Amino acid sequence: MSIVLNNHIRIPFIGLGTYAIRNAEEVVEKAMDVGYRMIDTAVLYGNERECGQGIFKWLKKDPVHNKREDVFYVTKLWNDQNGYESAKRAIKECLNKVSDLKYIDLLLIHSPTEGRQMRLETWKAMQEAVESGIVKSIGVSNYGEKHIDELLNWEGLKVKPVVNEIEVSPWCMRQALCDFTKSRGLQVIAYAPLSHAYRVDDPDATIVAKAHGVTNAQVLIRWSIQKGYIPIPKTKTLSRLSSNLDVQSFTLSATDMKRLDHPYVHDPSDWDVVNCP
Ligand SMILES: NC(=O)C1=CN([C@@H]2O[C@H](COP(=O)(O)OP(=O)(O)OC[C@H]3O[C@@H](n4cnc5c(N)ncnc54)[C@H](OP(=O)(O)O)[C@@H]3O)[C@@H](O)[C@H]2O)C=CC1
Ligand SMILES: O=C1Nc2ccccc2C1=O
Repeated sequence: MSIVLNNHIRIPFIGLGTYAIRNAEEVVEKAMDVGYRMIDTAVLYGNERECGQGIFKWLKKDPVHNKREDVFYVTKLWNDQNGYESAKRAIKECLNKVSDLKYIDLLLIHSPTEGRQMRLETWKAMQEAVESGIVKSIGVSNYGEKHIDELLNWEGLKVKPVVNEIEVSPWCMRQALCDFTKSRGLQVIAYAPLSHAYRVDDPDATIVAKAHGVTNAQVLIRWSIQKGYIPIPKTKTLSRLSSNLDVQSFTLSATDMKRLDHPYVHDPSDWDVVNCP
């Protein structure tokens, strides 16, 4: 199952997060084997090359059925790569690390922390990468409302952002920002959908999970999908890969969803920079 982005490119309904996965080549290859089609990495994670290798090994082992066009490879430029010249250089490096993949499906600016001028210069380099064909689509991450409108209202805008990757879970719902993101035509990618595991054993999630005969993690991932987001749960545990992906055989009721919602809690699992200047 996939979702169509505003540039008509299809994006899988779920992806694998890869932060802090050291043996990413092995985990990513296995993830592709069990059915993941989107891999989320970043310059920050230091494992882009390994993620690319994992995907490439999967492509090579069955070239008839395993097709490059069915894979969605996502990476992100880190904060110190902002600025026109730095970003241009960084994009080339990103592609060189995964040269077997030929192109990057989605490139994100990791955060808005570097200020207006750096954000827009970075965007200029990113949209040139789309025009040259080495990147298929571009988006933002950790952007708040004002950063999104700054970009959409910029006179230099030629290629629109297709996603905003932000932390969203039942304990960090960001309803206003998610609604705003969608109203501006961007898809929400929900990072840390398992609250970085801090809340995975939550008692309400346990009640819902037991009622459906699934795991707590499956409930949290399903919650994200039913909200209309694309979750990117991370696991380095091979045995968890399949179950985290297997979230299409049950549906959470409106009562379940309400039980899980925590609209008055704001407990991000890591950095929270959506309101930076
Ligand atoms: N753009 C950005 O600024 C950010 C992007 N991200 C992206 O989002 C991804 C996901 O976020 P992340 O912070 O990793 O947190 P997640 O919410 O995905 O939680 C990951 C944690 O949950 C554990 N876990 C996974 N599956 C299960 C399961 N079935 N049962 C119990 N525990 C489980 C993992 O353990 P184990 O691995 O040991 O199985 C790990 O400790 C990142 O990997 C990254 O790709 C994340 C943060 C910021
Ligand atoms: O996955 C991530 N974990 C992080 C922690 C701090 C800053 C960025 C990130 C990520 O992108």
